[in-house]
Amino acid sequence: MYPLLDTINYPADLKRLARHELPQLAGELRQFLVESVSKTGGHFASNLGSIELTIALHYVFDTPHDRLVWDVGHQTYPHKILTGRRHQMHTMRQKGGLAGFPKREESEYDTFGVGHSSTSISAALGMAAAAKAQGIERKSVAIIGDGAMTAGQAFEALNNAGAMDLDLLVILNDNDMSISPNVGALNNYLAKLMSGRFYAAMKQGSSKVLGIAPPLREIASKVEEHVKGMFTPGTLFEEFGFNYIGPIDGHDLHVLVDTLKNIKSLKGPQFLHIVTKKGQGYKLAENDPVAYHGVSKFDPANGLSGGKSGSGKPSYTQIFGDWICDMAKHDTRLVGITPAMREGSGLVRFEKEHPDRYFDVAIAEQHAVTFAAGLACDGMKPVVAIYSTFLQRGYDQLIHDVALQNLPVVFAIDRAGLVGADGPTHAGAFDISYLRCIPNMTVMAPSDENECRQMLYTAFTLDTPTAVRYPRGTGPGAHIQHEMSALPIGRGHVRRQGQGRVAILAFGSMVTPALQAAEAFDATVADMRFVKPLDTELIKSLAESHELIVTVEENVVMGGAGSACVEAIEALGITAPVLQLGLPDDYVEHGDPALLLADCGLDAKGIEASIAARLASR
Ligand SMILES: Cc1ncc(C[n+]2csc(CCOP(=O)(O)OP(=O)(O)O)c2C)c(N)n1
Ligand SMILES: CC(=O)[C@@H](O)[C@H](O)COP(=O)(O)O
Ligand SMILES: [Mg+2]
Repeated sequence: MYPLLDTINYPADLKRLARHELPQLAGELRQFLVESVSKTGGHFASNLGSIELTIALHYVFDTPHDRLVWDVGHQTYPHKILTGRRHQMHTMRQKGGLAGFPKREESEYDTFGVGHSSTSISAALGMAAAAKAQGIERKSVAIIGDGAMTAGQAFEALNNAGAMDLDLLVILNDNDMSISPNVGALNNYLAKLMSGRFYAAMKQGSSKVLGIAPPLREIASKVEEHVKGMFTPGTLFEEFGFNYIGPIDGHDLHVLVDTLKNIKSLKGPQFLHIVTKKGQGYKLAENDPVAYHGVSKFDPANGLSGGKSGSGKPSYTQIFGDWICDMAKHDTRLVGITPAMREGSGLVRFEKEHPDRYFDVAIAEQHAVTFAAGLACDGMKPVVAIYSTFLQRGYDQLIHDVALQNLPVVFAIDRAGLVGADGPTHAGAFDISYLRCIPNMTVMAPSDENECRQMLYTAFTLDTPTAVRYPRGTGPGAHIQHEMSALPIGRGHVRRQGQGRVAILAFGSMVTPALQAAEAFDATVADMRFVKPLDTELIKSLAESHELIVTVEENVVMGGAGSACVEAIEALGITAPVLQLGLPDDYVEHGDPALLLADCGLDAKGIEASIAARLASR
């Protein structure tokens, strides 16, 4: 079925192939990838685009001795397949199976753990510096996409690397796409580099030129002289101190292998610009790389079904997307900001309806937050739609630029809590802890879809920084009131008045399982709604009328909402035993979110069991 691929388990096997066999291997790998991802789901279009590059890198470099550092890591399925993990690809992103991103524990070929973007140049530079310090001869290669290249950290690393004489190769894999079409001035610049005669000349001449023996630098400078005359001054990357090579066709294995071989013999910081197509070789993905960026299972012959999956309930993302469109009609000061997550954050319709009030700032979370602060300073009402895990990038900006100045910025925080298949790099496990300690912040967690809509509205009415954090996927399926009304600030409410010994203070997504668990004890359940300010009156009355207070949240227990309740009880000067339930002081691996929550004791059964155990021990 896969005559060549079947013979390859590791790069050593790959190196035994003749050069002319590599394109056939790429074809087989592509077919294997389509079959494999169609059965498991996962990141898709970027992997199709990185096949030739992956083969060429493992063919030319001495991996794992030489270090390949992949940016984001969503394009590393071909790398996993060629480094001993082909037979585990059917376990991709499932509990106990392969991770969707490189992971040091998984393989010695995964040199650096990733998931968040734009770290590769920094990490590869660190490895190059370590090699030098230890007198080791090795190459460090960072492979970064044009989307990931837009983040500040990538430029911080270029700035540092370009002034250090280390053996670092940065490969820019430019497919003119982020998840959605890439944006910004850098993207325009790259498009210029790729366009017209420059790229055409390079493309035509490259295989001939690069096959010749002399070092590439010499050739590059000849080509460059020619090119400079007709098109551009030295590239931006040369100004950063790199030897810039390219652009070359990233799907032409002949050119790739020759170029990499040449570069391997060069010293100092090298920058190779390759051009690829997101979705290469699978027409449907080539035509719609946004839809095929990350996929659920599909039929390879027909592609994605496009139908609604599952329950038919709207996701929290859709609730947000509808709310922001409705709110924008009411208030012309509203502007929406996304750091390159238009689809995931539910802003597709908002962009269509309000293109002039929509800002995709590229992968630039820090900038997104400070940009919002600037807008708020001068009379706008910014809504930053951001995943919990990516807001970690903008933490200083959140404190220093927004909260310290008490600016009215709304943070619509999606993917709060466990996200499932993407695993610990993407889990929104910390936001309650890291937000509630910031003065001036108001922090809300909805227990259902309608509460989410009303909380977003409430946040928007405030003149201070606010956050509404909601999970990935759907909620319990509450009726959604179109009418919006502001909730009383810092007030929770009792959802179930029990007669038992236990009161459960539940936050956000944990209200539903808490209500189910409460049946066993006839417990009282409060939907706390606000993490900050906390409803201390409610806490006081429940603590005084029950023997055990249980807090439950989809956030690490440490420093989270439960800790806030303990602090409040302490400050109230009352004594009440508290059982705090939440995510562990650990990183929760990838897998089905329901299974993971159950493992953490955060499903109804688990909450019930923890309470029963505590009651039994008293
Ligand atoms: C810090 C951070 N912000 C956002 C994301 C979400 N994200 C994952 S891949 C991606 C697009 C990356 O584009 P590019 O690097 O060009 O790779 P491509 O998808 O085109 O292969 C984005 C925005 C992320 N992983 N990390
Ligand atoms: C690699 C990456 O960061 C994104 O593609 C992410 O996996 C998207 O996650 P969602 O599927 O939750 O939008
Ligand atoms: Mg890209």
